[in-house]
Amino acid sequence: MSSDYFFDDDFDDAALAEVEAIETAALQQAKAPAPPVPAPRRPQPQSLKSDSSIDMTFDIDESELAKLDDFVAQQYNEKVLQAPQAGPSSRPMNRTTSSNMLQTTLFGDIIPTQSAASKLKSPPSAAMQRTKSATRNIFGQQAPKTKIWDHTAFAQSGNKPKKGAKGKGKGKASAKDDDDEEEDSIELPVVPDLLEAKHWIFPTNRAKRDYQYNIVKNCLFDNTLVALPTGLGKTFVAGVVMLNYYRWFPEGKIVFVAPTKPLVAQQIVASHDTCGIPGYDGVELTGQVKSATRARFWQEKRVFYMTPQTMESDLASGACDPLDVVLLVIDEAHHATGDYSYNKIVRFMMAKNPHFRLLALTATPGNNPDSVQRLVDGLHISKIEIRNENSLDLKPYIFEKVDKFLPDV
Ligand SMILES: Nc1ncnc2c1ncn2[C@@H]1O[C@H](COP(=O)(O)OP(=O)(O)OP(=O)(O)O)[C@@H](O)[C@H]1O
Repeated sequence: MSSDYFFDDDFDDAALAEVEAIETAALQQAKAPAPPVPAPRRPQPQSLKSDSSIDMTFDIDESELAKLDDFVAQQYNEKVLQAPQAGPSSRPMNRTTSSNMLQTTLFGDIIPTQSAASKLKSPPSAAMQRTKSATRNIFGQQAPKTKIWDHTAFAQSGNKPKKGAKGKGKGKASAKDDDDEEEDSIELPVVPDLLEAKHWIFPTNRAKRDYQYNIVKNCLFDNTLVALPTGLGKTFVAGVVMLNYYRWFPEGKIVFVAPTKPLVAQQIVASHDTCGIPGYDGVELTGQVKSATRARFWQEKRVFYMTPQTMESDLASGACDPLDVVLLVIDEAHHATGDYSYNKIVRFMMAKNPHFRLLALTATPGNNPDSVQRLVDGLHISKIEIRNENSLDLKPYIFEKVDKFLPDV
């Protein structure tokens, strides 16, 4: 079958001519420029007025409108004036806690409230003074520099060789700057294990006591005085802090000092049995161990349990290098007054390596602020963790003593 068969038509010529004429006319119309399209118009709001049935004329009195404007303006101005302003408050500070109780001292005395007038005597700038910015510690934390080593006082102790004479005209301030520079320029020979230093551990082979956990957490990052009543686990707290420094500083040395040999022995047991510090890395150093042997142990071991007199002697002989010590734990810290061995050790250590961590433990910090302050100064303490029998977090662990007559059976 041929395709021509389908397209063969028999239309009338006249009709075809008419169709052609219509096509031509349509084409010409398409080529002609399009008439401008009117821009789309926004729908106009319907005028309500167009509805003649609604009367939209307002008959509010102009004076009433003016009053309304005044009222709004007045309210606005009051708001602006009451808005919080930057800068020191002119209101007297209220020395109360959030529960609206009066603030007390460490010993439970109420701090006397000063009159607002006397408080305002000191310029706000004095209250807002910032401490000197501290360098970052080995953990990358911005540890506040709370204590500046008193080189003058230390020089009087005779242990530190006097520095070369300073040039004339160098005032006190510049001497202090030099001291700070010297302190900051000390490079730590002991580097932390950065993976281990990312976390700290708290052994759970003993029941977890919140106060012990909180105290340990603070002791890890500040030179802390821990005052806990007898029998509440200071030995355990010391052991946990020691364990963490032992893990963080694989090359660092940890020293525990206690005034008597039984106390030294008690810590060895707790550190080893309870906290898991390996026994092979620890050694008990007392005066009975010959100095040559002690010198060898200082090379080989990492954890040292000693009396303060032995430590003092090993620092003086050079057997113990203060730069190697990362943690010094002082048991029965209330002994640290005057020229006791504890104070000498800390003075010496601070002069040579102010970057070591210090933990001081006692059950009897003293019964007045001055005695606590003496410990704080003598041991370069920057934080105090103090609890007594009335501390709420100790209540579950303190048992009252009751005297009872028991008849013979
Ligand atoms: N978390 C704990 N769970 C159970 N027992 C604990 C815990 N902590 C400490 N103890 C136990 O409490 C007892 C007293 O602890 P520890 O000797 O450490 O107290 P301390 O505060 O050092 O006392 P002291 O002031 O006499 O030196 C020990 O028998 C110890 O094993």
